[in-house]
Amino acid sequence: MTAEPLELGTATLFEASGLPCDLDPAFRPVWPGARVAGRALTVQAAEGDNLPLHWALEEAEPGDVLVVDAGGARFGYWGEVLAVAAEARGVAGLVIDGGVRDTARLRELGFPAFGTHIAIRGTGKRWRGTVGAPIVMRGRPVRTGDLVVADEDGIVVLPEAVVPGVLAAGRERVAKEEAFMARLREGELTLDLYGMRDLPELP
Ligand SMILES: O=C([O-])CC(=O)C(=O)O
Ligand SMILES: [Mg+2]
Repeated sequence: MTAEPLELGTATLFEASGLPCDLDPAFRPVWPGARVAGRALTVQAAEGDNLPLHWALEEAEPGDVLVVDAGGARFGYWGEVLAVAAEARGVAGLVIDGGVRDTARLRELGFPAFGTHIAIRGTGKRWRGTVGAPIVMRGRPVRTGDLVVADEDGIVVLPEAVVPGVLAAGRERVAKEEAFMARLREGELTLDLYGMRDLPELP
């Protein structure tokens, strides 16, 4: 269920979906090569407070990706300790609109984390937040149970119901591009393959 989306990659999944399923490009992997796919478990946190992340680890199922709205605040909401706890419970990764720290250790652990900042400033533990309720990540709604796929190009979030169709369309797209690339290697031009020579000029 998660190998194929990773193999197709976020750019292909986005194009194949025909949906506004991409998260803001401000979300970046905190170490090069990080990638993850899994069921979203949504978390809402307050500015500078990571208590809901600790609660989320109790709720999480193996294979879940924590998707956290922390309002983009520049705090280190997540680091080595939480990653070790997450790995022990089979949590597959993290996407947070906020900061992450201990990034060298996360890379060594191989724990895939995506955030909008790397930040060393620690958090308080005063507001329990929500775990599992729908959230909005920089304008994109995310529900627990959605498929989240994150790689070096970006992040897509797909409602469960559309996943089989998007995977099928993604496979078709890859096959078509592979056929095109075989012809490009023979010297043909994208202008001809994509039929772009006779495009009408802007009036
Ligand atoms: O402790 C925290 O709140 C965040 C962190 O650095 C870790 O999990 O290692
Ligand atoms: Mg730490």
